[in-house]
Amino acid sequence: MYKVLLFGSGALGSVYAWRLQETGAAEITAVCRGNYETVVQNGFQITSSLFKNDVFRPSRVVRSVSEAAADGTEFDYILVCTKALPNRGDNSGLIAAAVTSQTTIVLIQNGIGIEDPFHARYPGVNVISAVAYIDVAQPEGGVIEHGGNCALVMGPVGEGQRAEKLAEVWENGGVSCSVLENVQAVRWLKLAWNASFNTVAVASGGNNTRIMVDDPECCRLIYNIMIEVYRLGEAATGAPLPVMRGIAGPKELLATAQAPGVVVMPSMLMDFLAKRPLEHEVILGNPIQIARELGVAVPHMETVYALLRMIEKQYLD
Ligand SMILES: NC(=O)C1=CN([C@@H]2O[C@H](COP(=O)(O)OP(=O)(O)OC[C@H]3O[C@@H](n4cnc5c(N)ncnc54)[C@H](OP(=O)(O)O)[C@@H]3O)[C@@H](O)[C@H]2O)C=CC1
Ligand SMILES: CC(C)(CO)C(=O)C(=O)O
Repeated sequence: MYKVLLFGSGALGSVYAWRLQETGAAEITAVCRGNYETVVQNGFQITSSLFKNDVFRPSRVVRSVSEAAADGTEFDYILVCTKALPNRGDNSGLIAAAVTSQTTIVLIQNGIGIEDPFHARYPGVNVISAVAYIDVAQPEGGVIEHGGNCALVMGPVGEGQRAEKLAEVWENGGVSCSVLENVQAVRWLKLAWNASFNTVAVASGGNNTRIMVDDPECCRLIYNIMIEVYRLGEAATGAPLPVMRGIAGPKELLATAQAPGVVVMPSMLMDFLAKRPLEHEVILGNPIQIARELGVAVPHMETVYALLRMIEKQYLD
């Protein structure tokens, strides 16, 4: 039985943890913050188009990582599913009380460079980078609305096959999983969507993907950002970005959002509407830094980045 600590018991984390515990091969200790009381009382109330609706009750619900580790439990895996907000503080230290040399840290977050603080703080500890293909929201504490996707691409292929073993459990729980040596290429692919749709959704004043692709100028901006991310991703990884799920480049990626009936509310839009911090550093700031180092021009990304920082300042500072 794998002992798994969930840090970041929000929309995405609750679903991936639920799919592990459902198999009977993993027990979850969930660190809850704002939703602690409701999760202790009612569990996570999950509606899902892909899986059955369910109440997910983690084996243990705690308020902090120290509380989780206080009884000497040694966790095989720690899932980090918080928003990645390095500009608001290095939160790699928040899991320190539960990290041992046997632990594998699994980062399930959007963006580029999310692994750096964990590698720096925990040299020698196995860190898996996981790219999530899922659509899920937590409209109120403990209430989880999940759509029809639940996939993960993880890597690198690691020591002791720890990524492979976890992927096998997730597969048994209905999560479509692959383990790759070069997961960073997939991070850049995912970024092509997040750096365009998520950010312009906010910079344009709060719009879903349908409204954005139906406006020709906004659609052009999104397409231009996708092209920049592809160019930058190829420069950063030193190879053409792979074709995934039939998507060979920005045109096909944009077309997925233009298909009739498709309406997506990006997670950054939800954060903006709830006046929460935005993941602008891992989605734009870190890639722009890499672009400057490599001499790749990314003017559309730079423009939207500057706007997002100022928009966030207006309600956070
Ligand atoms: N939602 C989606 O469809 C997708 C999300 N992603 C990515 O996945 C990651 C997670 O996103 P998502 O699940 O939507 O985010 P949420 O905001 O729903 O969940 C994050 C959770 O982390 C908790 N948290 C943050 N800081 C702490 C802390 N110091 N101590 C304890 N708990 C903490 C929050 O608690 P509290 O409520 O108290 O703030 C919240 O429950 C992000 O990187 C996102 O970009 C990727 C693909 C799709
Ligand atoms: C689900 C998806 C792809 C939607 O934009 C996403 O990654 C996000 O919202 O952050």
